[in-house]
Amino acid sequence: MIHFSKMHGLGNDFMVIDNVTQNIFLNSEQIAALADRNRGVGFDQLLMVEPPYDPDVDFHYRIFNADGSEVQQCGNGARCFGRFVRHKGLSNKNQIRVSTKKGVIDIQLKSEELVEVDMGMPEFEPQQIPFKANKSEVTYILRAAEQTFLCGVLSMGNPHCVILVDDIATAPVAEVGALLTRHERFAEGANIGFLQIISRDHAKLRVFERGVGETQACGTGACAAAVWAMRQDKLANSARIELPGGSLDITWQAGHPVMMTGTATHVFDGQIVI
Ligand SMILES: N[C@H](CCC[C@H](N)C(=O)O)C(=O)O
Repeated sequence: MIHFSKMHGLGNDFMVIDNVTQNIFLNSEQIAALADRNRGVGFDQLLMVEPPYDPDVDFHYRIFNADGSEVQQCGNGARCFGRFVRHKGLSNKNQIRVSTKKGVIDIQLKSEELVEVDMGMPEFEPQQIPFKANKSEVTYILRAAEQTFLCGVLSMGNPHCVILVDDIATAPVAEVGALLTRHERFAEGANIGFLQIISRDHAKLRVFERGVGETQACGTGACAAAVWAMRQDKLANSARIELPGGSLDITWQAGHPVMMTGTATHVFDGQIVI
């Protein structure tokens, strides 16, 4: 029997498992079966909450995409994680430090509604993303299927490729997202963001997520898109990123971590035998 919570961050939805008081092991096929929206629980990502490996952090958390692949970071998941450990009484803190596959993040429960996450420093070095390039650039040229794309490429712990579009409503998210998410220059794949600048402090974004497809929101995608736009002075260093499922406030300046603030929603608790 697996006890879990169903949660979402702006419609990016999660199955969250407390593996502090439970001892659940799931392989990638079982995760993909649970992710199935017709035959399973249905989710974009599975979040496994575990005891800390390091005495300086409160918890470790593992993130799995709907296809069963384990990934390094999830921004909407981090906010839901913070809400979950309070909801379950696993922590009574308002400031929670958690390690993931790639780094440590700090989560601040700001109010009943809002959660702020220090998402760490963006990574621009191609080898660290990873991305095949001779040197680090603000903008790269990607060629695929006889098309040419100008894009920003960076990591928030997970790889992101961001493309500017004139109209988010008609952006070719499914077609170009599927084309680029497995581009041969991304050794570990990439999340593909489509960004429309509205004003100096407001942009719209849609994200084709690695291992999932288009989601209603992507926290690391919002961070990556905002950082790329701020590097080019297309956005001020504090901006609202509006995704189909809702908005996130992102603050960043060079040499500093990315701060992301938004909601995290508990939907229901459940149990399932697998
Ligand atoms: N699909 C992402 C992981 C989830 C990221 C997203 N849900 C977020 O809120 O950051 C990847 O493969 O790197």
